[in-house]
Amino acid sequence: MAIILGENQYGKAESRLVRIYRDQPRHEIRDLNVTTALRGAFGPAHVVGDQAGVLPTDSQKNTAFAYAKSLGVESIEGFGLALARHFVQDIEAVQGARIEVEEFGWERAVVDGAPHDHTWVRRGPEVRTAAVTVDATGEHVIGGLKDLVILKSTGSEFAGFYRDGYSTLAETHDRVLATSLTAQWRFTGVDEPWDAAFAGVRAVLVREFATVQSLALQQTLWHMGHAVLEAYPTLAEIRFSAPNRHHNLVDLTPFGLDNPGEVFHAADRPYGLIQATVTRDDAPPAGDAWRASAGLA
Ligand SMILES: O=c1[nH]c(=O)c2[nH]c(=O)[nH]c2[nH]1
Repeated sequence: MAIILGENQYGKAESRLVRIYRDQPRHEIRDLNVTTALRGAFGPAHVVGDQAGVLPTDSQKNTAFAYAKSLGVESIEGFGLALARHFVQDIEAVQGARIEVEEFGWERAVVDGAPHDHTWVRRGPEVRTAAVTVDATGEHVIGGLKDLVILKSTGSEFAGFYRDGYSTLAETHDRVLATSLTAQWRFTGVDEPWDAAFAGVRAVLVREFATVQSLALQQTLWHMGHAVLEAYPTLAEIRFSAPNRHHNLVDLTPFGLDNPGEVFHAADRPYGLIQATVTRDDAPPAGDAWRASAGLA
């Protein structure tokens, strides 16, 4: 019997990086949260404390800031690819790099009816995401978003479900449907119009949520994923995690009032959590595309 080192990776988590473009009177801003994780020949660092091959997490963080200056941040997917390729190609011990980037949106402030040149207001809780992996399995790019909070006030049903002795839920053919959506889509290529793809996929997701007569959140997610893959041939698959933000109709009969779908209690917990992947049956292998850096699950 021997005790051996298992899977490991290390990097700098959550470098908050803001890149301002100020070479025009109208400035531009990209506001990021960058996480790097390196994998490779790091056994000696763990087992005997030998740092010879270890690129410090501090240097990884510095690289992200330097690249933001010299390369700029055109898209978070492209930025992640540039960093991942650099670590794998230029640092000897590194065999794989995983770069995860979140982008916080800013909207131009409207001042006296006109968009302002250098003032912005944060745009909701929604975050754009990218996860890039470069290693022996290839180069993989996953785009995405999280915390897209979306609600429809009708066009949603939930009925005909299995009942057992513990079932109390009433069937409904008209309810509020709301979620805080996380979606991640895997590109087959590494040379995509990243920003246009993000805007396009997001628009399809919102359109399908709005227009599909929902029989369940599960069915809505299927339609959203199906429509995205139909519209974007360069996507292999899309994964969803969607908390069902229940809006429970309040019983107003004790007050002599009817309530035809007008007053709800927005419960924050517990929530149904619906998760699904929609994929092409001939999708190229994902390799390490989904191997995350937060936790080693
Ligand atoms: O869209 C839904 N899917 C479910 O699986 C479910 N379960 C539940 O209680 N409400 C809902 N709503």
